[in-house]
Amino acid sequence: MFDNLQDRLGSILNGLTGRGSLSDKDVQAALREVRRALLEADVSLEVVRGFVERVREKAVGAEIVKSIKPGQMVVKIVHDELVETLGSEGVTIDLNAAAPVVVMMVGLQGSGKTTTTGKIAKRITDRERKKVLMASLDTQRPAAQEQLKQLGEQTGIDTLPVIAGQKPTDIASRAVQAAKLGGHDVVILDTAGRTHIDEPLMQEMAEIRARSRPHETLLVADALTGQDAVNVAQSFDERVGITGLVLTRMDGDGRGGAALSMRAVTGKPIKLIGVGEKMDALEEFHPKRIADRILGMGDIVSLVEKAAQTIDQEKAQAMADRMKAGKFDLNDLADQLRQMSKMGGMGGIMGMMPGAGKMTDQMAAAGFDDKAFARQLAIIQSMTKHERAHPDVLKHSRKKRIATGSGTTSADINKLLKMHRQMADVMKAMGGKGKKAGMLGKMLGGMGGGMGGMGGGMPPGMPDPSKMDPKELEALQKQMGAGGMPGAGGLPGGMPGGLPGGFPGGSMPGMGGFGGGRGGLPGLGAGRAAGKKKR
Ligand SMILES: Nc1nc2c(ncn2[C@@H]2O[C@H](COP(=O)(O)OP(=O)(O)OP(=O)(O)O)[C@@H](O)[C@H]2O)c(=O)[nH]1
Repeated sequence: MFDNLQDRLGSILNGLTGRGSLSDKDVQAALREVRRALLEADVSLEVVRGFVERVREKAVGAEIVKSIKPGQMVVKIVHDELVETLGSEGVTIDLNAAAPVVVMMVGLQGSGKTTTTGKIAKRITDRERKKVLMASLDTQRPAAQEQLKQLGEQTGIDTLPVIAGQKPTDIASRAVQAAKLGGHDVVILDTAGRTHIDEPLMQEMAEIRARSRPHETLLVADALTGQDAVNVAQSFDERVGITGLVLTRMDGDGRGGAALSMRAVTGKPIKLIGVGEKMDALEEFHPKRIADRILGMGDIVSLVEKAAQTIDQEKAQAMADRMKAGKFDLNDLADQLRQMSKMGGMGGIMGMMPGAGKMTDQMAAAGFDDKAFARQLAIIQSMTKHERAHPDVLKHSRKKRIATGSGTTSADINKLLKMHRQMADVMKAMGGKGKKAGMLGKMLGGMGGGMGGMGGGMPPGMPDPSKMDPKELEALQKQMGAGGMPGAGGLPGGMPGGLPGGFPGGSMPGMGGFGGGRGGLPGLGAGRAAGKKKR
């Protein structure tokens, strides 16, 4: 599968040897190959366009981490985008409804509908211990109803007795009725296929759907289907309304473009994949596995992931060293803001902290949100190199220019500068204290300066460390060392120190101390009790 893409990318990517960040030219060349290979793999043109565009946006300017070749970086970005386009991990059939839960199978003739009906019925019976009834609504193909009956006998699953001459819609009603009477938990309707999509087929599917009210309507599609996959998926989704996809023949040597296309055009999850003719040849869909298969470059992906982790740690260490030396300019602040966005912004960071959910609203109310990060970054990016390293030169006219450049106001810039000054002051105080101040000092630095600045003032109940006497600061540190922080909602004392990238405590504005393993968010109240716990 996708051997071509692997070969093509391999050769073009080996040619990229630049350093620093990916240039537009590097990315263009690689993407030309990605585009060509995806089209050859029968991914629809429309889907390829969108895909390539998204990769381009992510790739141009992406930082190339040390020890990684630019080409490998592109592979990683393409891989991640493939995973995202292919959809969520482990979504499976939803049977959460009143019994009998109706599952309707739709698809073209020969897509593997009947076989998949048997496979799903067996899976539900074996794994969930449910009683299943299968019914064939295929009155088109003479042997279809007989085929399902045999599958039922083979798997020991009930099938609806065949009544010659009955219409598909009537069979559907009878199946639901029979399932109710027979105490079945699930009834699976195997509908008729056609060689291609036509109006009578869609009409019939819509009527069956209206009559049987399925909880799940699964489109069964052959993974070997080419460009037509998009039309099939779109038509079924528009006319019948599908809830998920099942791709059959994933064991074949097809290039799998259909998976990408169908998922992209319908937005519906791929719930299961067929990997053989036997009744147990049905698997859950793992987008990462498929993306690895598509690219055939799983080793590169993990290499890049590992390297990126190391580089984050190195950066964090360098930052910690600068802080120790009392240096913290606007470049450093921008780095911190970037790191935070990388971690998924405020939501992402809060999501990583147990029990922090409640705080998010309070923080948002204090103007401490993802938009604030973006705004602050924009401000710093609108400054010259000199200004970033020497914020003192920022007087009225420069501020005006920066405000225009970043779409903000002078007041926003002042707020940012105030935040930076507070942070830098504490860093300086910390630097003088050397090792003794250590992690706790850094925590205070991050917290006090960051929160105060971002919220436009210190949060209530929290002394401003930048205005504190060094002795007071030390006393406070001791108190924190004993667990619990006065007037401050402590996060659970046992915050793992292992946030991605190994942030040094207090190195993130407003987020001080998470990395240090004793974080406390000041003035937020939510975790007060937990914060008092002795560690
Ligand atoms: N290799 C492989 N073969 C499969 C898979 N799923 C189905 N098949 C085979 O594909 C053929 C067609 O499958 P059916 O289940 O009869 O197809 P259908 O969609 O029900 O066809 P109609 O009833 O005519 O609409 C059979 O020979 C199946 O064994 C799969 O995941 N892998």
